[in-house]
Amino acid sequence: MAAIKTSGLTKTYGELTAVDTLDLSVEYGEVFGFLGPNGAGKSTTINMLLDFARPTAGTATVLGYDTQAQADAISPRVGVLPEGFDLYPRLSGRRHLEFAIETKAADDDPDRILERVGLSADDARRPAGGYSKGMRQRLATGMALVGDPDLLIMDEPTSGLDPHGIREMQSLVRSEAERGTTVFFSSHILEHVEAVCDRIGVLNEGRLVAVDTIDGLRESIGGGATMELTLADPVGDLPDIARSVSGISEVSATERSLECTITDPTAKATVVTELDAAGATVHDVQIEDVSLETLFTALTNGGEAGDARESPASAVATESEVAK
Ligand SMILES: Nc1ncnc2c1ncn2[C@@H]1O[C@H](COP(=O)(O)OP(=O)(O)OP(=O)(O)O)[C@@H](O)[C@H]1O
Repeated sequence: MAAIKTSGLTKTYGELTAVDTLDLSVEYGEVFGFLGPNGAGKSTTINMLLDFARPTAGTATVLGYDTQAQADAISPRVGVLPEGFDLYPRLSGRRHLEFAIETKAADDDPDRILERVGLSADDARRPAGGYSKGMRQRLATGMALVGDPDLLIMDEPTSGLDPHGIREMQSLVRSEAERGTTVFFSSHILEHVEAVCDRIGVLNEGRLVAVDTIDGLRESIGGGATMELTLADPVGDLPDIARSVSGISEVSATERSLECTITDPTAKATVVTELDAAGATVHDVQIEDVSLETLFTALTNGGEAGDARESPASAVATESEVAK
């Protein structure tokens, strides 16, 4: 049974179809990245999974329970890091955690949770109103971990974190997964998804346009990785030998190097073996995969909204773009 399963899940707001006949299945124990440009429908999907929004059509189950009919069975087993959560400015971070523990009737040790999310005891004593964005994010993540949930739903969990905080968040997500927690991780920042997720689903304009591992997606859009081989001696007739290898679409040569475009990943080993058999000495091999940016531009048409929805100002972005 899947931890999350949706069938034909649809949400319309007037003329706008925010989520369009979504069929999605997330397995138990998986870290699943839910990726898409701004306005793709990620938060709307999460809201329907949590019964914060009612579907216009279709159904969804979370941990085997129907999201509409059995929402009360779902909420105690799910930890949620919502986008744009509210904190009580005058309450300390620690009090927030204690409150979450009481509300869930859990028996967590607040200090252990603070440590897991990287908030110091001093920080935890301060009113949350004075927290930086990253500290707020850590506290909200800690609150989501209360009660040792079977499923963690995180909407843009790296939002507001500095690079160190992002790495900590990624390792926290992985360690939760190792404890057996299923993690549903929504993001529009490609690198954050790649670093933690087993599989990703790409949502664009409310529709699921791909579900696969990142490697699988790279292959499905035609591979296109390049491989540069540095040779000990002049290339001679080696370009022709490389061209004859199945899975290599193009070969260009300089005096002592070959650059091959790979359409089948298995060609990488074959070409090295073939060159070696022809008497060549390969000094170095460098492989460059299709960039994540290329991948997601291909999947989301650059994030351009093709319908009447308010145009998202930013498409799916790479981290470097976000930093600009
Ligand atoms: N309550 C609402 N009323 C009307 N339109 C809505 C409502 N909630 C969402 N929408 C619209 O539905 C579409 C999907 O929005 P949603 O917030 O789900 O996208 P998202 O992928 O989470 O985007 P982001 O990455 O910017 O958070 C957008 O066009 C949004 O304006």
